[in-house]
Amino acid sequence: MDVAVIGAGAIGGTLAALLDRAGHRVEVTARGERLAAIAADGIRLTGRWGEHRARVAAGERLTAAPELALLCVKAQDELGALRANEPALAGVPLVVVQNGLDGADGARSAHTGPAIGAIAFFSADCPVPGEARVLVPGTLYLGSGTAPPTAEAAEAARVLSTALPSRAVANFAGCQWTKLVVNQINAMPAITGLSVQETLAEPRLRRIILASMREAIRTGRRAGIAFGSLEGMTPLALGVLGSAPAPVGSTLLRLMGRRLGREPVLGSTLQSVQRGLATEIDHLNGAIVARARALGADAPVNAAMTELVHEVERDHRFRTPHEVARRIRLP
Ligand SMILES: NC(=O)C1=CN([C@@H]2O[C@H](COP(=O)(O)OP(=O)(O)OC[C@H]3O[C@@H](n4cnc5c(N)ncnc54)[C@H](OP(=O)(O)O)[C@@H]3O)[C@@H](O)[C@H]2O)C=CC1
Ligand SMILES: CC(C)(CO)C(=O)C(=O)O
Repeated sequence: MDVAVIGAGAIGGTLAALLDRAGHRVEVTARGERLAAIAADGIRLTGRWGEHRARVAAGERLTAAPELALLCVKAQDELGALRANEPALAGVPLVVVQNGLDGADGARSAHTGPAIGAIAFFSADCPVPGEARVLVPGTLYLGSGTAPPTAEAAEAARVLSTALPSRAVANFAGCQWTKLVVNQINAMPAITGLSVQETLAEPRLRRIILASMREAIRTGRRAGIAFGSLEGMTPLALGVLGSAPAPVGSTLLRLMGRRLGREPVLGSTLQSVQRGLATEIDHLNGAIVARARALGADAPVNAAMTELVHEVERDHRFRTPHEVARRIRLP
């Protein structure tokens, strides 16, 4: 099948290389030094899903209309990337692979075909331009809203499952909330410069991450969300994280850190900070703050974490665990 991947970074580069390996015809878009590297030598897939050199067509914009398109840019780049590729994308099923709650809904304002949401429950980075390295393998979940998957979502999942574990799911909106709870592990590496594993192993930071997850779970419940299941993150596990005595929740987080393996996982937010770019934090912890406020509640831990990430974006100075614990005081 002709598949386009818009934004061949960590996730887009991984998906493009896996689709190429599975025999699809892949065209990607990228920018700057990443585009130059891919145009010269293709995408080099490394890590937990094996090695592959994908010699794919690459440019700043798509040159032809694909049968299926994947949008893999950060949330703040979504509309710009869609508008730049509008002619090629007209009427094409579009899979929006994005953290946060608004990916596919946001795309609908700028896309004329079906927009399908997707949650990447795996971890990747780009250690050098042109390389996509898989650190933690997992599944791509597709869907939209709370209803059973549409025919377009089921078909996109079928195509993608030729390349990696992919599933169309009911209650996609509930699964996005579950991923948003998991993504509470993103902010602390962006604030401290430490890996996800290191932040989850540090008792003071782990307490704060647990508190931010609890706020996220509370906010989701208040909004009437039925949380979905993403691998081990079931509603039962979220119940424990959200309501069990703090030492139990804390143990769960320590185990989560260990399950990520030995290779340092930085998370996509720290990856942006390291490149001197704006992060998606307003769509992660910031989304919890906004949703809580809309419900007449507050989410002070998420608000403080959002603010700290913005401070690091501005002054490029990572905070020590001691500084973080001083800034985010827990009851
Ligand atoms: N990395 C991970 O492990 C995970 C990421 N995610 C989510 O997946 C999404 C993608 O993240 P990730 O792959 O890490 O991000 P990256 O920043 O690594 O990749 C996105 C790429 O898109 C490029 N881009 C942005 N706008 C355009 C445009 N108009 N035309 C062409 N290229 C463009 C960026 O260019 P430039 O290089 O100039 O920035 C960047 O290289 C995010 O929502 C993230 O939260 C979800 C799960 C895990
Ligand atoms: C869960 C995690 C941390 C996996 O890398 C992620 O979604 C991200 O990096 O944005």
